[in-house]
Amino acid sequence: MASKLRTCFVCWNLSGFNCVNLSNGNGRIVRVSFPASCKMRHRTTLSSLQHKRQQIKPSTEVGLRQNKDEEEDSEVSSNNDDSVDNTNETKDSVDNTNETEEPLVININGAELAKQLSGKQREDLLGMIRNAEKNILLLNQARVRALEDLEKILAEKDALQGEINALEARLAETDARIKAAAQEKIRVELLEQQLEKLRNELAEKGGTEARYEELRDLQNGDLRDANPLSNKGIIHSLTEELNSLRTENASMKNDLESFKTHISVVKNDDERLVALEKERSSLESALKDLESKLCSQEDVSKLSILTVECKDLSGKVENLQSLLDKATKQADQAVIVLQQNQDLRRKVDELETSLEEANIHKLSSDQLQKYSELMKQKINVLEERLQKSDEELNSYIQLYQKSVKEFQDTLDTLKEQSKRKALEEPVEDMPWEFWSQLLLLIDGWGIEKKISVDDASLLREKVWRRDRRISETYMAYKKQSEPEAISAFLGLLSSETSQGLHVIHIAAEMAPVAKVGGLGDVVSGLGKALQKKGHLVEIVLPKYDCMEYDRVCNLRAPLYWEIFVHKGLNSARICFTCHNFEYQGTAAASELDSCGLVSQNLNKSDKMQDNSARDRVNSVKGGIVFSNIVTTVSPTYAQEVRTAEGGHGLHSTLSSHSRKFVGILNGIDTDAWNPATDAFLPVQYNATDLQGKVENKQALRRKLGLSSADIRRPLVACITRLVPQKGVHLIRHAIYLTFELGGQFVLLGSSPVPHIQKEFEGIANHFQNHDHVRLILKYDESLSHAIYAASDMFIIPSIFEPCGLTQMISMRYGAIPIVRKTGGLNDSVFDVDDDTIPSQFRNGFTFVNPDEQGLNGALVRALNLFKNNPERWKQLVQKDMNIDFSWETSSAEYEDLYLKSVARAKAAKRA
Ligand SMILES: Nc1ncnc2c1ncn2[C@@H]1O[C@H](COP(=O)(O)OP(=O)(O)O)[C@@H](O)[C@H]1O
Repeated sequence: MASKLRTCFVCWNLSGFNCVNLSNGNGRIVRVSFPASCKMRHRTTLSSLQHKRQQIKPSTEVGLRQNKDEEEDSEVSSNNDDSVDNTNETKDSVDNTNETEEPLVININGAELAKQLSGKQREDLLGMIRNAEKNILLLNQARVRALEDLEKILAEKDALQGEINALEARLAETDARIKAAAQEKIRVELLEQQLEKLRNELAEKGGTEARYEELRDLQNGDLRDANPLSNKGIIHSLTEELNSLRTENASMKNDLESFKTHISVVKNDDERLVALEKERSSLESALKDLESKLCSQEDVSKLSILTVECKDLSGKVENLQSLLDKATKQADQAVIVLQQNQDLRRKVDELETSLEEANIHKLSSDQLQKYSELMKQKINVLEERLQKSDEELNSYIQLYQKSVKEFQDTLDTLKEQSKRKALEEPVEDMPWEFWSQLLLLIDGWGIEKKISVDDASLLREKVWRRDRRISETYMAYKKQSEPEAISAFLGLLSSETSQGLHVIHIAAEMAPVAKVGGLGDVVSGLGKALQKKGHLVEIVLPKYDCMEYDRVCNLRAPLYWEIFVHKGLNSARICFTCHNFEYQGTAAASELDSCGLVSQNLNKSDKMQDNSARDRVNSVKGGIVFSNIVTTVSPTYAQEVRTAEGGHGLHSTLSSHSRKFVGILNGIDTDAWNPATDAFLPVQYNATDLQGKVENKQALRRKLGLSSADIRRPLVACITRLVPQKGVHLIRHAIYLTFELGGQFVLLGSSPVPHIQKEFEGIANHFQNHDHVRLILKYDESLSHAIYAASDMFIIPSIFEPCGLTQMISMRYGAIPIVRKTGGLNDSVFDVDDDTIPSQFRNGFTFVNPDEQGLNGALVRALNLFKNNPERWKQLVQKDMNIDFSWETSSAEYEDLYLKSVARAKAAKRA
């Protein structure tokens, strides 16, 4: 509108008119036009033109005043300035004309003029004046029309302004409604979650009809207070869901029937299977026979070496045997001397008795006295001999014990030596084909990333050393599956490290066999890191139906009381690591009884009783109360869960156990997440060579059907579980905002919450063939790698986030994180514009408030930096890719905690 007015004001030219600039009486110049046919070659005084303008002044002034008002807030003044220059030019050209033509002076008084001019000149002049007057008339008419147009336009403008005001008022109203609706939505989401929980519980109980009743109650009860509009929607969707449940129920009955038929077929199959099993075992025993024959041929050469060694050992054993015989003889002699001594002792005793008898009978004769003295002397001699033989006997016994000990020591040393020799001595008798096959096998595992580069080179070293144990492991490998063999080979490496702890993780997830989110990554990442430090790590998982069993070896899913207690675990220290306090596993207290526990003892406020429902027990609370150490996955989250807002009802329990509670930031498995070796990527790359990242971006665009026209168009990504915790409303907002700001957006995620899944399916359909937005609503590990590698920015607007791994993975792949400052995000992402943080730590974009304004600020800043300062952006990417997010530091912290706890337990035992 404003530009239309400006055009009207500046260009009053009607077609076929030439332009002249005139003062509008306010010191400004306006440009008016004349018909091209009218040639004003003679000087015309300004006063005569002013005189003419007097005639049209009223209407002109109105027009100019109106124009002036508009001029003040428009760019038109600059055009007028141009006109000033043009005026001078025009004036000059009039002057120039004057130089070549005869000068004419035109007075206002026509009669005087007539007197001074000849007839012809007068006629010409009059003709010119008439023409000029006609032109002026035309000009005035044009002015009047233009002024009329202007008035119309102004009226239109007023009307439009009115409309704008009304629209703005409506906009404000809509904003307010949207805000109210957003609050309502959060509330409804909470109700939906409750509903979902209830549904699950009902499904467990199996009472479908009762479930319908509950759902109806929930519709009529819990939702009664909510917004009536939202309630209508929810009730409608619940009714639809009930109907679909009924249909599902009917089809389940049909399924049951067909399942029964299937079971009878399976029974027949079972019988056949037993017969086949028998046949297989007889074949296996035949195979073993054959194998043993084969092996014996291979072992002939080994046998000869062993025979020589055996002879050598036999010689040594014979020597020892003779030593032993000697010692035994000496011992026998000692025993004989001992017996003699005992006889002598008996005799001495007899003599003493007889002496006493003699004393009693008071034999006073000299003979008797002499005899008695003689006897005494004899006794003394005998006693001396007895003492001597005792000493001799002791020396024999000592000698014997010494020989036995020497024998035992020599035997032990020999055993140790022969064991070490057997292990250390290279296996020389194996053909070179054997070793090259072994090398090929290790190389293959390395190339397929089944073992790490470091492990592969350590194993190769052993092959070059002709290590006996690796050859034995290889022989045994032929009878095992590949995963079993790999773990046996890796066992060779870990057994070389110092004696460590026996760490058992009891967890609900473990990547890659059972992963839903970050917990799976953490359990395997931390486990591997602890294994590398020399600890024996076992992981106990629920035996899920969906588990990838082909990737599990030595499967045993064991009961604590049946297995671990018998292995001496009754003295174990327990560390409970909670990955998310939102999921607490509450259950009816009575369910403890079915696990062999006494619910009466445990359902107490200082034990497992849920803090908000007295008849329920809370497994996470139990974990806190009964563990020696409690950890969670970031220092900030450890603080947050101690508050009423963040603790999900457990803040009081955590506060009273705060002395054993600590937050340790998670790491990521840097072997699995490495853009330089990632087999899922079309092109590998690293921080010093980012061309591969560009190629990954183009490849992803092609794969998802996004426009590749502008290579520099920023790509924003999000990979997440779509649950309220992740800020789904902000993710939705980010999709639209990115697109509006000229970026592309890719979302990979899925939701266990039906209404969220439905909502995002709607958005995905809306953008189905869009050039710049794509939503992929499923779990896809390989696609997730491709997205991390392709994206420029990665968005994580979580409401709360215990740790979060995607920000670390995205940084490792050169995608700059845009995150809300909460939990682990607050401990790992630092804003590039935050002066309070040392610049070397600044690595992303953060915002505080979990609302659209907060997100807008961070996203706009990121897009601006990407667009306006490519060099700084590149430096940021390289810096983020080089940050160490490995488990190295965190696993050392866990190790330290474990060791200290075990040491405390030992000290307590000693005391
Ligand atoms: N749809 C998906 N497809 C593939 N991987 C996914 C998907 N959703 C999430 N992930 C992966 O799950 C992990 C998420 O970890 P984290 O950020 O700690 O969140 P949480 O544990 O709360 O789900 C990351 O490894 C991420 O790549």
